[in-house]
Amino acid sequence: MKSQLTHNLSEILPDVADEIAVAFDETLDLTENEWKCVPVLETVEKVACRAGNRAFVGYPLCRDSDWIELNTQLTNSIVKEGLLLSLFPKFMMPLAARFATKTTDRVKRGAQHLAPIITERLKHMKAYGKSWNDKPDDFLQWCLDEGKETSADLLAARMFAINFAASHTSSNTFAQTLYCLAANPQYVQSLREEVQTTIGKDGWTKEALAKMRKVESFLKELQRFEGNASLGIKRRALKDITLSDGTFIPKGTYICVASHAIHRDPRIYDDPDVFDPYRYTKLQDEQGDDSRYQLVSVSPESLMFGIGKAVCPGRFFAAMMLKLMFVHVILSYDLRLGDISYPASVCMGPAIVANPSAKVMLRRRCDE
Ligand code: HEM
Repeated sequence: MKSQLTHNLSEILPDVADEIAVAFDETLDLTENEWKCVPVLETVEKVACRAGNRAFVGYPLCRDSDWIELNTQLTNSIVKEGLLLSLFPKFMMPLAARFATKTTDRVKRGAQHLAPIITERLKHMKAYGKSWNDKPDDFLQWCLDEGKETSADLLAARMFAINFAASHTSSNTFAQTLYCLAANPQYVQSLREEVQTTIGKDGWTKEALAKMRKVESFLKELQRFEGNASLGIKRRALKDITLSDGTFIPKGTYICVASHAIHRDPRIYDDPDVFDPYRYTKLQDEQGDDSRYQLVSVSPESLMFGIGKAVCPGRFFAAMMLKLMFVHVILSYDLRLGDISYPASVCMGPAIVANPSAKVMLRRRCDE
């Protein structure tokens, strides 16, 4: 996934952008120029899931309502099933998993969607070899090209694994972004200007997205300010370790990092409790170091995508998708909070979840 998805970003960008536009249009179902009260998390979950699946399984499965329902519910279902399973002693888990989880049903349901697509694609591969006109360019095809897995069950499980990693994280971040944008309409004009100028020069390309410094900074600051979890980088020590300050960590210890506290640490960030959308643009201007402040860059101070060996391999795709969704919203809609105050994220254990029930007011953009 790491190499194929990241190396093919330029090729898949037009499809993902198309899916985002159609998915927003169909999900929002706006009437000309009228404000509509929109449930944010529910809307964003559908759009992000469709956009991701355009790159994972391609069109038309990415628009199938049952496939989308399966994948949008995946995170919730797996987390609930995992909690239930954790109540059993370790030796009983394999047996309990058969009754307490719906993994088998889920894979069966997913495989029913994938089986006819796989059969069709294998037929083409047999007839035309490695390439043919309109050959799909998606994660499913890359798996088939590798030739290791062709069974619908195995590939369904693989598609669920990537959806599990991609869907909740992306939609949670983007729901937080929409709340923030609706609460801060004063930033919309300057963001629109940057987007229009860049797209005017470079078109809808990966290079254009890379040049949108305000968009990039807004999204990175949002991740710093809100985030998906208060604790991250969960690891287990495989041997005794003594840190440079003398702290001893015995083999077998589970450790994690207080990432949210680091993102709000005044020794690292000026005014850390203030949302400053252009914080990273300013840092780039001051320090002239482009790459350190990119959305995908990680460092001990910037842990939104983790760090080290297990750093999020989907972050390049995630950054592209977040930017495309953000740009689409900025160019297409006006939005405001309505009568509610800022919908704060909710803490569930270490998870930071975008407000699950808040709505924002949205209408088609009126000033064009
Ligand atoms: C805003 C969106 C996303 C955020 C904030 C995010 C964040 C993270 C974090 C914090 C980790 C753990 C890293 C660590 O332990 O050091 C992770 C792992 C992972 N992410 Fe993401 N992620 C996002 C989107 C995606 C997407 C879109 C994909 C797939 C296309 C993806 C695939 C993965 C995978 C496969 C892992 C496990 C890596 C491993 O264990 O080796 N993520 N992500």
